[in-house]
Amino acid sequence: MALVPAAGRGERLGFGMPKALVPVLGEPLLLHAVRGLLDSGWVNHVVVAAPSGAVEDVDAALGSTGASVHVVPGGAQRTDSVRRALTESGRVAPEADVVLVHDAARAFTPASVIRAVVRAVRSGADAVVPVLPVADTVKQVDPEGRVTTTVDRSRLRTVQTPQGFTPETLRAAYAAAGDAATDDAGLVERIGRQVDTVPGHSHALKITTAFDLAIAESVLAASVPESEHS
Ligand SMILES: Nc1ccn([C@@H]2O[C@H](COP(=O)(O)OP(=O)(O)OP(=O)(O)O)[C@@H](O)[C@H]2O)c(=O)n1
Ligand SMILES: C[C@](O)(CO)[C@H](O)COP(=O)(O)O
Repeated sequence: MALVPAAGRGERLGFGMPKALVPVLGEPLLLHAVRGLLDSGWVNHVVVAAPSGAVEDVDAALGSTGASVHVVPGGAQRTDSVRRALTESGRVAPEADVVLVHDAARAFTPASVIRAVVRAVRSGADAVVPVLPVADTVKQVDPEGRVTTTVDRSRLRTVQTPQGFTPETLRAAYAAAGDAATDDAGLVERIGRQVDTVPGHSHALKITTAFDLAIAESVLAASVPESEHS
């Protein structure tokens, strides 16, 4: 079972429409994301959180998947959208043993990453996130932008999606959630549960700006094998 928060406005992408519906190589970004989950072979049900004013458009955009895909209205923050999808998932697939939460904006995540996350949860983890090492030097700055320190990057990781959870873990995290978090695993950390990692992939980049979209389109057009870009 996968939850796909897709209710963002896409302001930084700047297409004047919900990012989920922006066409990439002729198909909405969200359709690429949902098809990627289904084609991994390890996801049978998907609940999408759509922009509240675009539920019908999103439903229509996903019609061609012909699978168990449900659309609910999202909320103001990503956390609100995931919460609504999580509630719906209990109705759609109460028997699910793993819940993935996957950004529509990470539409080109390789199947190998999706499978690795599911496999790790099925092997006993409560929560799993795909991660990449940090390539740049990282500095902390004060409010005026002056460098205060250079951070040791050797133990830092950037975090992608899908993030995988046992249903009980994700429900407990959301039941306890106060302030919104920037990712779902952050809510699991707050309830004191362990979050494990698997290797992420450069193709799982979050399409945030027009530059990211251009990169995704060129990678897709070139169809570079995923093993060459990890
Ligand atoms: N209220 C929100 C905000 C975000 N998202 C989803 O969370 C993911 C990560 O968000 P991001 O990529 O930053 O998308 P936007 O919020 O659309 O970006 P922006 O800030 O540029 O508007 C996206 O799939 C987005 O659709 C969501 O479901 N509900
Ligand atoms: C969930 C996420 O994609 C993990 O990197 C990220 O935290 C989403 O951040 P956003 O600021 O809500 O786009």
